[in-house]
Amino acid sequence: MQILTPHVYWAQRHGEIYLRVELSDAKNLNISLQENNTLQFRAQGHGAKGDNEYEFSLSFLEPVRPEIDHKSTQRQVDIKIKKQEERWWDRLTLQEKKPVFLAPDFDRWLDESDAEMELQAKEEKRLNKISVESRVRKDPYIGLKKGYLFVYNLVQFLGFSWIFVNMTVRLFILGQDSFYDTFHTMADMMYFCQMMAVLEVINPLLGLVKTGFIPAMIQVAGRNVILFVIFGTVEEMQNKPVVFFVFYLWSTIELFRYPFYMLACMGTEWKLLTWLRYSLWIPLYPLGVIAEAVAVIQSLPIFDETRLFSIPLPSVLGHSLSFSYILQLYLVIMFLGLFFNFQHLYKQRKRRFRSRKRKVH
Ligand SMILES: CCCCCCCCCCCCC[C@@H](O)CC(=O)SCCNC(=O)CCNC(=O)[C@H](O)C(C)(C)COP(=O)(O)OP(=O)(O)OC[C@H]1O[C@@H](n2cnc3c(N)ncnc32)[C@H](O)[C@@H]1OP(=O)(O)O
Repeated sequence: MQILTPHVYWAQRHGEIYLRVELSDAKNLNISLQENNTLQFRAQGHGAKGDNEYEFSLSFLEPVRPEIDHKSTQRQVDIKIKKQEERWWDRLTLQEKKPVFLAPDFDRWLDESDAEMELQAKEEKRLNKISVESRVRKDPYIGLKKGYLFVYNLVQFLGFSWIFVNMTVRLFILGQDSFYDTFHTMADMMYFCQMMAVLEVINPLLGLVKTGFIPAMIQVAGRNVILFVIFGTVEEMQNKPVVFFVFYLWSTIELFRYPFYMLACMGTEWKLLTWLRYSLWIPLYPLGVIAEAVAVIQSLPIFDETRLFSIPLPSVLGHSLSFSYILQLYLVIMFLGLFFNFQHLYKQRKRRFRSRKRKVH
């Protein structure tokens, strides 16, 4: 039998060499890599010169790994060889002159930049797969948690929007008169929203949000003292205009904060809304604390007079300690709370705008 050379087609990627040997129904395949980095191929099959024994050898330009992957089909023999180092080769063989039986495999051919893009796409796909897998593995209840937070934020948004819109409409219709019955018209909804807001302290404890527990505690407890203790229990306070300012300042920020969280639950954001969420507190927070402080100061003589919540004392120390003393201490705590939360919100703002800038570049 005459020994002939088959047609061999080749292509490369950064990490592999692909050879396609034009030999159908190949039998007795003998493919090996010699120590001198040369591939030896020998097989019987049907090639360009009919049924015959075909063979060829190729000395590669750079070292390849000894494992050779091959698959013989009815039409051809496919060979895949891994390069020792992942690098683009200028040509396949050590000898500069291309062997006559060798030609590019245009079905697989890519130039270096296309191959790089293919590599990048593969890498991205792999990383995406890992990130999806790790997310799923990390928290199987993520959908449930996000759903709960979304509904919570939606309910709060609707509640505070109701308060804000009602107060605004009443202000336009009744003018300053609307200041005096804010509590009677808005209190039920404000009670509902502020009771719900207790979840804002529980959520970070359960690890549902990245909020710090202390800032949330200060925020919720601070508002609840004003709402339930100062306004809720002292009837004389309920007709005072200060209620209007406190409720209006509270609800203004929430019109932006809750929709911002709702979008965060959906993994998206609106730049203007983000900016408003992280900027409006700068004037609103101090104004809110001042309004709350005015409410506390206005309630002091009432607590002195009514002795409501006064603390009984042993007779040597007097009759009882007016709750107004506790409230005076609370005024100090309030400004400490303002200072703490102002710093916290300032950090949140810096972090948010810093990370957004980084994402843009
Ligand atoms: C009986 C003893 C009582 C002692 C109490 C002491 C009293 C002290 C008094 C304090 C004075 C209070 C005054 C106040 O009542 C006055 C006013 O409110 S005036 C109106 C203006 N107010 C504001 O602007 C404050 C609004 N409130 C807040 O911003 C928050 O409550 C606060 C806790 C202060 C800060 O929020 P947070 O720490 O959560 O920051 P972020 O918004 O940046 O959120 C951090 C990340 O968590 C995600 N997150 C948070 N919550 C949710 C949620 N519900 N749903 C979904 N996701 C949520 C958020 O997206 C952030 O994630 P990422 O970092 O990935 O973006």
